[in-house]
Amino acid sequence: MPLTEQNLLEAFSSVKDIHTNKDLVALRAIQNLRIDGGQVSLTVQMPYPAQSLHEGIATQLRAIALRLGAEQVEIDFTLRVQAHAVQRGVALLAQVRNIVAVASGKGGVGKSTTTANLALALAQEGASVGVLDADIYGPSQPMMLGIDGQRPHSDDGKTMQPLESHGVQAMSIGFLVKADDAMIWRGPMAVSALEQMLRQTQWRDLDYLLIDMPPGTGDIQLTLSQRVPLTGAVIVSTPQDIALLDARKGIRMFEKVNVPILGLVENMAVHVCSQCGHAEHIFGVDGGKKLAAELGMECLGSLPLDIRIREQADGGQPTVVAQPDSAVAQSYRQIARQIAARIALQSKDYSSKFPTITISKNS
Ligand SMILES: Nc1ncnc2c1ncn2[C@@H]1O[C@H](COP(=O)(O)OP(=O)(O)OP(=O)(O)O)[C@@H](O)[C@H]1O
Repeated sequence: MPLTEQNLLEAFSSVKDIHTNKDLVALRAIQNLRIDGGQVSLTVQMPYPAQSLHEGIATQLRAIALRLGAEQVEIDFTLRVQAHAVQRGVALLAQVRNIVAVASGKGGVGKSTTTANLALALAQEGASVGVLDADIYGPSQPMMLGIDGQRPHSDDGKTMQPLESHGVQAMSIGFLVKADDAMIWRGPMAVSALEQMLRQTQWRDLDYLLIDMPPGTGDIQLTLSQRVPLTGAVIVSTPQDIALLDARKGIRMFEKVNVPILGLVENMAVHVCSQCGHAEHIFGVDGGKKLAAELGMECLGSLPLDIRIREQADGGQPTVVAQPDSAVAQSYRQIARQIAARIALQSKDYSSKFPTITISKNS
């Protein structure tokens, strides 16, 4: 078979992306394909951040090109994350392409720890990422990201600059009000404060903004999920029966306001003894997977109950940063890629391509 663009593309279509389950040609990932004598060069434009997969993809593409007669193959990678559709009638934020709510039906299941690690994992995979800590009952992102006690800076008295930590932009209700004050806010007040915090932060060109939602499924959570332009939601749950029951409520809440659920993260699924390495299912086996299957959604992955996850998050260096090569960090990155890939498969946002139509009462 001669070395032509068409033959190369045909052969490249055998390379599947493991997270979207589509081949690279169908994903329109192969760009700038050039043949110059025996030299082949191309760019792989990924629709979601997946730096840890680049080497594997390049190896497969290179082998194909060499088999077709190329002598030298040059491959580079780029990332293009697009904005995706949100609830009808909710305006997008100019500087943020996709907002993802990380929610739990119940407190204490590890939602904040998961949010921090997933945000850092997305950044490690190459995305531009922000975290908005909307957990008025216990804002813990400043501590987990190691920026406790700092305050955001404002240039104009109206908007705020996000703080930055480990390459991730962050804003927290904990930076702005005393812990006890936010806790007793009534619903409308909390929603209004959180919405202002979201819209008045000068996010800098984000592919993804993760929102650490207040735990539960009350009025505040429901109104936030209606008013914040969400590409999707991720539910965190422990495999405990009661937590799963609450997760179900969370899922229903997002369904009610037409926010797609991207999947379920099962936290504290297995206890691994730090002394002997013995794994024990203290809350029952595969609860998250069973619930996900029952509700027809994806279980994005499971994380063990591991004392290092707690200690590292408490110390301002979540596991993904503290031990990037550990199995736990790899699980977080795998889940992060899975979330981003699911977003990439959702319908795009076209609202920015249309003019805004204003109807005046006087005409
Ligand atoms: N996989 C894990 N292994 C060990 N400890 C964990 C794990 N996930 C979370 N934790 C710990 O459990 C506690 C609760 O976690 P976290 O604050 O993330 O939960 P949350 O659901 O956000 O809680 P809240 O609803 O109060 O905001 C923290 O001390 C955290 O360090």
